[in-house]
Amino acid sequence: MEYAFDSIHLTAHPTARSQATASRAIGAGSTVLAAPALATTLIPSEKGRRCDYCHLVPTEGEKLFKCTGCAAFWYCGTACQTKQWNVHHRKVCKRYNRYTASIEYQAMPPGHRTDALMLSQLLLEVFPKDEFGIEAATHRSDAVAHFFDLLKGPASRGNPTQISLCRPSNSAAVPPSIIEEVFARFGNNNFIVHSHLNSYAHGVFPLASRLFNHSCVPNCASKYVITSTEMMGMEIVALRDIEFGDELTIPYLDPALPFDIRQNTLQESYGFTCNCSLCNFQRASAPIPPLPTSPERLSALEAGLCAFVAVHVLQLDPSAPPPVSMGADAFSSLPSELHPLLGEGYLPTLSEEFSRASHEGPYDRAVAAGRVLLALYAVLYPQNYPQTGMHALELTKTAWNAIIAGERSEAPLNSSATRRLEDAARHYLSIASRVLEVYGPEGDMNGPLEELGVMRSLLEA
Ligand SMILES: C[S@@+](CC[C@H](N)C(=O)[O-])C[C@H]1O[C@@H](n2cnc3c(N)ncnc32)[C@H](O)[C@@H]1O
Repeated sequence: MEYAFDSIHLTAHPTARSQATASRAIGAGSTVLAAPALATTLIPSEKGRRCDYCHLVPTEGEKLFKCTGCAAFWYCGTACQTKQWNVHHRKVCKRYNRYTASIEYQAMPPGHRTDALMLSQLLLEVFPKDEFGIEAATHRSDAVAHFFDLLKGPASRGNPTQISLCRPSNSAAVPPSIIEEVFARFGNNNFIVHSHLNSYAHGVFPLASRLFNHSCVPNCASKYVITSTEMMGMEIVALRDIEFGDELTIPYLDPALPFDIRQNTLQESYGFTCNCSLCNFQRASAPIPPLPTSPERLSALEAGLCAFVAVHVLQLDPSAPPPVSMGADAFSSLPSELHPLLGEGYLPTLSEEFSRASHEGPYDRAVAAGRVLLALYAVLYPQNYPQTGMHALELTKTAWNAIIAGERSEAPLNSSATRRLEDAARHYLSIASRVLEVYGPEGDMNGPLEELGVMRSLLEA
C-alpha cells in the first residue's frame, strides 16, 4: 500500500519491516498524526458512564440514552446511535445479552472479555460489506485495508477458536481464514485508551499501528481526542523537537516498568527485543546493586538523586529561570553510586508512599516522597513525558495542602517554612506546566490543564 503524510516518511527498517521518520523538522507539541479508531470497547466500569460511540461523558443535566434493543449500549444522542448501528451494532444487538450472559463469556477474565468484545467488533467491521448491506462501513474501508496491512503478532498468542466471540446470526458466512487473519493482528495492535492518563477503553487504530515502532525513550506519545458525535480519535504528539530524518517512536508500554517486565511483554506480545537506549543502559548496568539498609544512607542517595536532577536534568541555577524541557536520556549520565535507586522495587514503594501520604497526610512526608519520585521520573521517563507532568501537578497540590494544613495546625508553620513550601509548589507547577502544555489537552473536559490554571491562581494570590 502507498502511504503519504505531511511530516512522516515510511522507510525500511532492518527488523521491523518499516519505520516512520520525520520528513521535516517537527516542533515539540506538534500533532504528527490524527486518525479515528476503527473499533473501540469501553471497559465495564465505563459502560453507561460515557457514550459508546464518541466516548463523551454527559455534563450535568445531560444524560445518555440506552439502545432499546439490548439496553447494553448508551449514546449521547441519535447521531452516535445511528452511526454505531450502521457500522456494526445492528448485526449483534439481538444477540448481545445472550452472548455476555453465556458461560463461555463469563468464564473469561475481565481483561479478556474486553478483548473478546473488541475482536468481535473488528470482525463485524471487516466482513464483506454486501453480506449485511452495510453502506456506512464503506467510508472506513481505508482503515480496514490499513488493518490488514499490519504485521501479524507472535504465533504463540493462542488460537482464535479458544475465544468466545459475539457473532451475528449468519456467522456461518465468516470464513475461518478471516477470523485467523484478524486475530493474528489483534494482540499487537490494540491500544489502551485514556483520558487524563486514566485508562477507560481499548481501541484499534490501524494507521498509528502501521506507522510507529516502539521505544522506551520515545520522542512521541499517543493521546485520545473526544469530539461529540465523532468516532473517538487518536493523536500522536511530538514530545520534543524532532529533526528531519529521526525515527518517530511511541511507547507500547510504560517505560518506567522494570526492565524484565518490559522485555518479556515486548517479546510475548510483539515478538521483538527492545534495543532502545534505556534498555541498553539497563542491560549494561545489571545487576543493579541493592538499596542500602540504613535509612541515613538511603536518604543520602535520595538527596544525591534530587541534586543530580536539579543540575543535569532541570539545569537549575539560582540565577537562571528553569530550562524549557526535561533532559533526554538522563539515566545514561547518572553516577553509578545512585544506581541502587533504579532497582525495581524502589519506584513502586516510593509511589505508594506518596499516594498514601498525599491522601491521608502527613503532607510534609508526601512532599518529601513526591520530590524524590519526581526526580526518578525525570531520569527514567523521556523528555516531557505526560506522567512526569501529572506527577508534578499532584506534587504542587500536595505542597499547597501542606501549606494550608500548616496554617490550620495547632503548631503553625513559621513564615520561612511556609515560604519554602510556596517556592517548592511554584517550582513543581512550572515543571507541570512545561510538560503538560507540550502534551496538550486529552480526553474529557476539565483536565490537568484547567487544574494548572487553578493552582496558578492560588499560588499567585
Ligand atoms: C504496531 S507494528 C509497528 C509498525 C511496523 N514496523 C510495520 O512495519 O508495520 C508493531 C510491530 O513492529 C515491530 N516493532 C515495533 N517496534 C519495534 C522495535 N523497537 N524493534 C523491533 N521491532 C519493532 C514488531 O514486529 C511489532 O510487532
